Amino acid sequence: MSQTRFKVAVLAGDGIGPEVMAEAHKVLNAVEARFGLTFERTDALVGGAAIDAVGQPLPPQTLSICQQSDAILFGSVGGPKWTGLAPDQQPERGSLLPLRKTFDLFCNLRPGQIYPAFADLSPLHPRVSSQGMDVLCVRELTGGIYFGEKGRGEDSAFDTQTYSKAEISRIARVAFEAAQKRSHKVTSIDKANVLQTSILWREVVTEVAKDFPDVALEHMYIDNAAMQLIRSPQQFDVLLCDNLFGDILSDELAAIAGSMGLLPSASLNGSGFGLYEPAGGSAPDIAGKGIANPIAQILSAALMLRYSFGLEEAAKAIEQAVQQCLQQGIVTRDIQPDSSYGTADVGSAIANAIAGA
Ligand SMILES: NC(=O)c1ccc[n+]([C@@H]2O[C@H](COP(=O)([O-])OP(=O)(O)OC[C@H]3O[C@@H](n4cnc5c(N)ncnc54)[C@H](O)[C@@H]3O)[C@@H](O)[C@H]2O)c1
Ligand SMILES: CC(C)[C@H](C(=O)O)[C@@H](O)C(=O)O
Ligand SMILES: [Mg+2]
Repeated sequence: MSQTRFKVAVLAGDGIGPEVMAEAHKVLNAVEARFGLTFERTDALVGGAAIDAVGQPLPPQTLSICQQSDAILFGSVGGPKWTGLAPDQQPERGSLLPLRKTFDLFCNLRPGQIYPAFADLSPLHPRVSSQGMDVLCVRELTGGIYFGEKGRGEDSAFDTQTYSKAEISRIARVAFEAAQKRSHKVTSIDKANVLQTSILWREVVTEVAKDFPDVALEHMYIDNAAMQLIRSPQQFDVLLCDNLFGDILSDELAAIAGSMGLLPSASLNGSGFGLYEPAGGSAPDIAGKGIANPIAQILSAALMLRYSFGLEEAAKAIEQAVQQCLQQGIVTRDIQPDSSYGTADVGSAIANAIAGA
């Protein structure tokens, strides 16, 4: 019999993190009931909440709970309260980046979609969205400028970017394999007209492409890509990006789809373990108001079921329930400014749709 019990470390974090995580719990409860599954969930402190409670952003106990789990469901970390701390003590650099590095989560998948039926959700509708959008951003997550040598002097500071051939080729393979299951096109993003690391990136990606003759490869400079994505997102299938360029283009994908609150993400190490989190942050401007969009968190839970637990049917049930709510106009005000629905209404509606109510 296939596995029905899974251990999940739940790291809700700061700002809207706990608010949207509460809705992911509702949805996971509904999935448990409908599919006869058990998600054994253990809460753990992370980010600013952990700094306030125990004085450090990633306490050893949190790391140990993550190590004993099958996957991590992550909310968001950071906010103005903690920005004055030393860089490595801040919530983002002190918790999220070490988690990504510790578990070797080199592959970050960010699927940006607009279903044709919901094209009018996009702020770019109708100019670019009448055909919908279906772009998968494959972002390298454990290398590049995020993890290079850094320094700060009195009058200057530096960050360095290094990429090895091995780091580039393992993320490129993921992008080509994904494209084989999609529309057979990879657009590799770089700045090879300026950066040495981008020249290497382009060479290695071109080499990897030879193993995937059924996938078309194009190279595009980051500045052009940022523009093309807004001009006509339909031209893209898989976007292959380094750490920094993927961070930036994925926010752009979210905005094109309609809101930062719609974009989930999966951070994977290739062995089944993963960290699942919304692509957006703690949204301090709306935290505590009950109006944050929980869909990115809920869709991140669906990705966890798909990639870490192999529960494709349950993952699809969540995604269909999300579509049903969008179709019924049960959305928060980031999507529909005059909406009277809040975070909890949307979460409950999605959970009810899964339950078949
Ligand atoms: N994974 C993470 O934990 C993560 C990711 C990104 C940013 N951050 C941190 O979050 C803090 C705030 O960053 P920021 O303001 O640049 O980015 P942000 O993504 O938190 O917010 C940007 C904008 O998007 C909106 N938004 C984001 N998520 C939303 C949701 N679910 N529903 C409705 N609107 C939503 C916000 O209200 C805001 O207007 C910073 O400390 C940043 O470092 C954390
Ligand atoms: C919070 C920050 C470190 C993080 C990143 O830059 O990777 C976030 O912006 C993201 O997109 O996951
Ligand atoms: Mg980001």
